[in-house]
Amino acid sequence: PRSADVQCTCNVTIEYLNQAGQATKRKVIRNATLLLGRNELRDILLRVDDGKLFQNFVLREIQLFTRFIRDGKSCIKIVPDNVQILISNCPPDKLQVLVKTLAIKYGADKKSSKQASDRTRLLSVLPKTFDNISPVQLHDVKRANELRMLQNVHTPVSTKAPKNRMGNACPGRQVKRPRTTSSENCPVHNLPPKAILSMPVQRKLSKEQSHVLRTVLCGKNVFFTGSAGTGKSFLLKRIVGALPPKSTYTTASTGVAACHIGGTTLHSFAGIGSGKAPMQQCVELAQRPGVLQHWQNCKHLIIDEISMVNGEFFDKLEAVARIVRKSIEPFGGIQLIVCGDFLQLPPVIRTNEKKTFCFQAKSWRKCIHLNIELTEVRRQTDKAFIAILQAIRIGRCTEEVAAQLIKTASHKIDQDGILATRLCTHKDDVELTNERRLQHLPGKVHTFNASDSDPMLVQTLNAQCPAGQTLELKKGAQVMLTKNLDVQRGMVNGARGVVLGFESENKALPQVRFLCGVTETIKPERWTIKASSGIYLTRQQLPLRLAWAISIHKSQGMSLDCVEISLARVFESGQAYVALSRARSLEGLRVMDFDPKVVRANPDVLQFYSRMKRERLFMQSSLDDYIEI
Ligand SMILES: Nc1ncnc2c1ncn2[C@@H]1O[C@H](COP(=O)(O)OP(=O)(O)OP(=O)(O)O)[C@@H](O)[C@H]1O
Ligand SMILES: [Mg+2]
Repeated sequence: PRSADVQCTCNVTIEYLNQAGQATKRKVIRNATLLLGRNELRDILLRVDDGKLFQNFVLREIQLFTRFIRDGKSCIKIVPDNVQILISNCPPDKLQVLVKTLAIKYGADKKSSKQASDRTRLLSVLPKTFDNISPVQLHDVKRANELRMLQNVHTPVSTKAPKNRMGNACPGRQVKRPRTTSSENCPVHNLPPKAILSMPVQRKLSKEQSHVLRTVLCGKNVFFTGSAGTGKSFLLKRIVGALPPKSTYTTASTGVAACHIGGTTLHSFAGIGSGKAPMQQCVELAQRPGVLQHWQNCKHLIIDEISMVNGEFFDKLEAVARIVRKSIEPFGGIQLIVCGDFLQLPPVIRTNEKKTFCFQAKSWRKCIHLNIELTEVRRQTDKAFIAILQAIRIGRCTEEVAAQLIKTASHKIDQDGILATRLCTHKDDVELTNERRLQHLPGKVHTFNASDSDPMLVQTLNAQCPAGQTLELKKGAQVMLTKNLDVQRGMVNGARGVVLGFESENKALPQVRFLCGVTETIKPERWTIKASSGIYLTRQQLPLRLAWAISIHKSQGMSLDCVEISLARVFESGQAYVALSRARSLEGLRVMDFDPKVVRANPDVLQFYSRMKRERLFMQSSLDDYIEI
């Protein structure tokens, strides 16, 4: 990161503690700026600036609490001064850079010859200075990790969290440097190994993605759209990381889509059920304790997969927002950041219900300031395949396109015992296929039960977590990863593999060979989801699911390595496009029974998109005229 990045704006509470660890004095600063620097003796400094005055803290011996960085919270305890600095409501990506920089620089400084001795400090007559800390270099990371390894052998890890003024443990776990103690007191085999330190690697946003991020950070209400795989959800995650967490609510139309971006469903945020009740009743529902808080705290509402949100529901939300927030502004003044592709799946409705898209909602135009289209497809790289998908998206299936897709029926995409995943139009087909295929495999069933933080809320977890409560596997089972484990090595959400066997130790974890060539023992992972009441639920389970088949509706938003599609029972416009666009390449795709008739784009949506394009061109040309004048 550039040094400008090692700073963030957040709420800060400075607590001065007594010997018993209780706060005797507290100072709360809202919208403080935190900045890392170095003084004239090369000590690391943390500057807390409230806009008028600043205070520098020397970080010579600290404990760092990092568990809730994704929630924008952290805590730095300055041991010799008995002071702790509690950070909250910080944009998570910024906080991560600040905390990691601090952890690495601090780790690398330890016992460094460059560190001033106590004598030098006492005798120093140098004027006091503050220089912004320099970006983390590879050698800092290396040195910090070498010292960490040494400590792994010599020191225990304290798991005690610091106490705040209420005597409650701070929201964090100590993960960084404990003070040195005698190795006799701490048998090496009891020590949890310390994680290797590294700087977060963020993949670069494209020019058009950066433009959207900037527009969002300017406070505009934005709808951004684009074909499947243009990185809409990827960008949404970055937007979430750049906004203050206390007032940002991340949602999506379906549980699966919500999980991709680490949020909840729009319905559970809103708390008005299906929204079909009369207005007064919806308002009462939204004013229930727990729900009202969301509506009042929310300043930025993020919605992914907007194509599946019903327009009438959107209008209801808009009206409820105004009433509950006592505001006459559209959506009660909440900034909307909405994305999706209306040419993918439409809202799921009951029979007799009217289907309306969100862009047909009465309040859509006054709520959305800007429509932006992402045009660069990132999921696929093959230009010919991208062109086929673009044609399918708008319902144009020429003979040539049809011929190309029919040809895929003979594709041999099964490799190394990894079979293609079948995308099904109907849910019952999926369950039946997976159950039957597993049953037919010889060998012992290995059952893995999830460990949930609240077993009473299993249904919520099942609905929002990509990992099921029980997972049954056998040797030879076709599986798919449900979490990004290592993006660099191709171990990403949707990566396909086959179970080679099980470890012989007591947990008998599965060994999986993936299409990307990696073979790995898969260990349980943890998912944290926010329930509608605002509490956090966690599930620990293997990040795997059976992958002989999945439904097209559940596949929306995913990227898949090898897919087989049967489109005979397609029942929605956009459904064939969603299925086909999951594949990363034409070689990884097999369409069993392609019939151009199943390719349908909704005419209203097509009209909406062409109007959007016209308006953009009009705006562009008037801008060009203006520049010429
Ligand atoms: N700037 C980027 N750098 C690297 N990879 C990217 C970038 N943007 C997107 N990707 C990758 O492209 C793929 C598709 O992205 P993503 O799933 O966000 O697309 P999407 O527009 O949400 O698609 P869908 O409409 O199907 O939900 C993902 O594997 C994602 O990691
Ligand atoms: Mg997406």
